[in-house]
Amino acid sequence: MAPISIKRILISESVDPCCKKILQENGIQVTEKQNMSKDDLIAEIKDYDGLVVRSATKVTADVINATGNLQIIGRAGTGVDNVDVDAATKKGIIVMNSFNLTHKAITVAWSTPVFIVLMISQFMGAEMYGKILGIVGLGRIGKEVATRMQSFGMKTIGYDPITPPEVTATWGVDQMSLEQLWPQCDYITVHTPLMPSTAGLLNDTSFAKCKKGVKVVNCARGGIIDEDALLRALESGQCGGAGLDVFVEEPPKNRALVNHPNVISCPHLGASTKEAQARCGQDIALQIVDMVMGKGLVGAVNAQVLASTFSPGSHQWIKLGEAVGVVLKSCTTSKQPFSQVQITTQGDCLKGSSGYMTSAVMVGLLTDVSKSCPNLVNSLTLAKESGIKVTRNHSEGLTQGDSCEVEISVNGSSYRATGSVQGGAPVLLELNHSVFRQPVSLTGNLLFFKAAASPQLLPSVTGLLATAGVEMESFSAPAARSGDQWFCVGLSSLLGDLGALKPLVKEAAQLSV
Ligand SMILES: NC(=O)c1ccc[n+]([C@@H]2O[C@H](COP(=O)([O-])OP(=O)(O)OC[C@H]3O[C@@H](n4cnc5c(N)ncnc54)[C@H](O)[C@@H]3O)[C@@H](O)[C@H]2O)c1
Ligand SMILES: O=C(O)[C@H](O)COP(=O)(O)O
Repeated sequence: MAPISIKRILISESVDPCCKKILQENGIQVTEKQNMSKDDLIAEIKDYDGLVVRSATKVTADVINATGNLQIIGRAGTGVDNVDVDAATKKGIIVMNSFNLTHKAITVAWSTPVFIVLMISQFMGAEMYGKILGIVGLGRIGKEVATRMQSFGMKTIGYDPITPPEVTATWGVDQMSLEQLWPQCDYITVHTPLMPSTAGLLNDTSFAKCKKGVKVVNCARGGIIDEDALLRALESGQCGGAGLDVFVEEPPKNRALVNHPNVISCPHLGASTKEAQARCGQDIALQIVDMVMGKGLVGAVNAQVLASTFSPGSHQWIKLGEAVGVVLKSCTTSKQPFSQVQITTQGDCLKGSSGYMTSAVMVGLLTDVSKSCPNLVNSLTLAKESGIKVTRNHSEGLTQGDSCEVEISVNGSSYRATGSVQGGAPVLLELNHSVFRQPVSLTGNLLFFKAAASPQLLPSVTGLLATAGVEMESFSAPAARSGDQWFCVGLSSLLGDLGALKPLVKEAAQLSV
């Protein structure tokens, strides 16, 4: 992958100073500006390649669309619900959170026991021993909470759609459906991300299924427990108490929950220990530096395809994919828009690469076609939005070596280009059934034209180029001599007017790679 150049980063919140220090030591200019309004952020963000946030900065679509050259949004922490990840992906911006969150999980996992202990002592005389705790969300924090609460003698049950029951059983959590879980719990704690499927997970209906007097804890995100439903349940006694570290609006303007006598609350302090914050600040800075240095990509939540593009071997293949896309697009310009793209990689070298090759080909095909600027992060999203169906497959191709073949369909007709990497550089092997005698080096200014082979063709084209003041740097002829075939000429500069070629050729396109 082309190195990601990050020269200036804005840190818009109180992130541990080690973050700034690490970035600066690695040659990145850092500006810290806190408490910016949305308008201030929109005005400020234009000048930066990177943004580092915690949970208070709302990186909405408006903010993202106001960016000029933003390449990365780094979250010094876990939750990325304050970032519009879809808008960032569409704009080709990487969203990354701190990868090593074990330390943070340990910090947050203490908030739940603290809330439960406080609720017990505040709401008079109940033992934790033997009580049933329902844990919704059995990831890093859910697991840490389970083991801590077991040490108080609590029985832990839980639900998670992804973490397998046999895994949670090894840390003492018996998994079951939410329908089975709600009526059994004395306490419920939620540890999921906030997303459409978890918003309002505990609502009027689920509270009604719970034991009367159930106590709930939310140290994850405001809104996973519906705040209005919680208030109603507290008022009716269906809920006997709540420990809340997080709110839909922070700080909450509606104080009904905060002021409720059966609620204990904190202003989003679950992860606020010096140790956890230092670790998050350090991790996000190191992750960004590693990415810029081309060492690797970890923690990206929307650009997993990029992770496999950091091996040196992938760079030329990515260039090839983009170049093949540009060639096909240029040679079918008059026939677009295309509706389907089929990418077939072949050979051992490209095993496991079809993800980034697909994205690379789409970058080439969509450049100058899409209004947005396509890159490896957004090209498949842009293709989907344009209604282009993209399919890919890989064959071992023991006989023909490593190659990437791209076929596009336009109004029922298909066009095809096949390329490879030879001698460490991308080359084109075939264009629309014209197999080149010598592979075409995909670099510099290239003129492709389709014509019937004849002894006059080359001198005529050379003469025309000379008249236009353009030198011919290379010439690639097709292997076949009969019928219309594609030729390629390397040029010292692009021709001012392709129309001059019209009397000599059937079709022509020129491009720079
Ligand atoms: N209060 C704080 O300061 C603080 C600090 C850190 C994290 N958090 C919050 O805690 C959340 C969890 O953090 P984590 O590190 O454990 O994340 P994680 O990704 O390790 O675990 C989240 C788990 O939730 C599960 N999940 C997803 N949808 C679910 C659903 N519908 N029902 C049940 N489970 C579901 C996932 O499968 C995953 O196992 C974060 O997303 C963040 O919002 C809050
Ligand atoms: O998701 C997180 O990491 C926590 O909610 C902590 O958020 P904060 O970095 O704003 O304290």
